[in-house]
Amino acid sequence: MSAPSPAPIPASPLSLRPDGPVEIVPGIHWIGALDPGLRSFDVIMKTANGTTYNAYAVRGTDGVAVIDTVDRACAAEFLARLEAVARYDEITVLVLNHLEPDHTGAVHELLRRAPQAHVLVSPRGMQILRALLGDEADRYRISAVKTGDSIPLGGRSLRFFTTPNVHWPDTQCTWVEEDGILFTCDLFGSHYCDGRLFDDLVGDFRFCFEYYYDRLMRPFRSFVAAALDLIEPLDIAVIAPSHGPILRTRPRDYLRQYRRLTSPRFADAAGTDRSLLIFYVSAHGATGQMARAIEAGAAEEPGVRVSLFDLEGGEIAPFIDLIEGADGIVLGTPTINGDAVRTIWDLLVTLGDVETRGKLGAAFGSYGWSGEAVRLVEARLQALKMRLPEPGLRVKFHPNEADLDEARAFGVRLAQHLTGRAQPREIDFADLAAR
Ligand SMILES: Cc1cc2nc3c(=O)[nH]c(=O)nc-3n(C[C@H](O)[C@H](O)[C@H](O)COP(=O)(O)O)c2cc1C
Repeated sequence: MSAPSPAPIPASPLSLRPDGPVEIVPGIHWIGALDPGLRSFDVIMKTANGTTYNAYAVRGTDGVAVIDTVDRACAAEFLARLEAVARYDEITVLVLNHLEPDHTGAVHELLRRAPQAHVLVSPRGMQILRALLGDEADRYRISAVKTGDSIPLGGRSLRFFTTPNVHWPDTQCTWVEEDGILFTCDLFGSHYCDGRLFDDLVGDFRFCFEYYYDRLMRPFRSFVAAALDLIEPLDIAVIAPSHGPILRTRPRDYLRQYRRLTSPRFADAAGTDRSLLIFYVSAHGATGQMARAIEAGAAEEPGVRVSLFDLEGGEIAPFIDLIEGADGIVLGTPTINGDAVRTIWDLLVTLGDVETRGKLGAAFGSYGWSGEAVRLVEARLQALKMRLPEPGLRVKFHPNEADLDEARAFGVRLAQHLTGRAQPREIDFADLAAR
């Protein structure tokens, strides 16, 4: 990597761009970078007004801690801001809350200039950091920190909270108790670029905050909820994320907003009924007949609320909230040209946007001769780490009375797997593949 030299921060079309570091409280500065031109992030998100890469410098009487860096393209901007608040030989600690490239693009260069810095990452971050630094890793002092660990800076200390899988395995938060500032990395982030930085000064970024949660955090809902459990007891004055506005106005509101977002929108309020969703597509009605028989069977089980949807009559996006709150998802598709139909694949792809791990899954469908679709759907459900307690149900062409009885019994058993009245059994996928 060629060494970016610290250069004056280039002139920007954004009149609101800060020239240097921005003080959050005396001794703690934002030293990140602005990227107003970014329009697509991580392939999975669009951004209408760019993003910021937020990095921070925390000064104590015994040294300076740098928290995260920036994207490699912005390394010079970051180093220039850092140099305005600290000398390299004052840096005693480099905390990397998350090792994705947009936060570690200046790590090599910073460590070359401040080789004495003690690099602190989460236990899961160690492996990623070693991969990032390669042979250079042995030159530096690197340690893993976990919840409860803290490191003094003199007059201030850094405390760590391991908050894995929000959205990478390595994620953690860093807490400066003396100032009530929580550095949350991607948690509470937004892709919103406004050089005024603070939530009370920037434009209206509420859409970006929720959109960011939706695209990045939602597939890890239960991990986000576990992270909230850890940080909610803190007396937080400022939430300092790694993208977008720094949140200093009623920070508890943002915690509450995340709580709301992590709570399934259509979860059963009373918590009594288990929700089973059946989605199907049917060209000639055979898979539809099976779907209705499965629905009727499942509806016999008390305590299970069964809903049936013909996907030909609906778009997929509106179902996503329902799916997030459901306990079981059953998919029906005929085999067409050796495959499941596209609409079902679209739904299967969309399932990756929410947390499906551990939900009940099952597949069924009519076929004519080869019948691959059910097995393909099951493989995808399994890859989503769903629980498949029943082998999929297939019927050749239109179901007869016996087939419909079997479909009905299939529905009963699926519902009983939700209420706990059926014995769980493991599917032999090798056997399924041979079908
Ligand atoms: C265009 C087309 C392609 C098909 N390709 C296959 C196939 O590759 N393998 C198979 O087992 N059946 C195939 N079938 C047969 C259907 O799976 C069968 O007719 C089934 O009963 C349709 O179910 P449905 O009424 O729910 O649409 C095909 C049917 C059509 C119309």
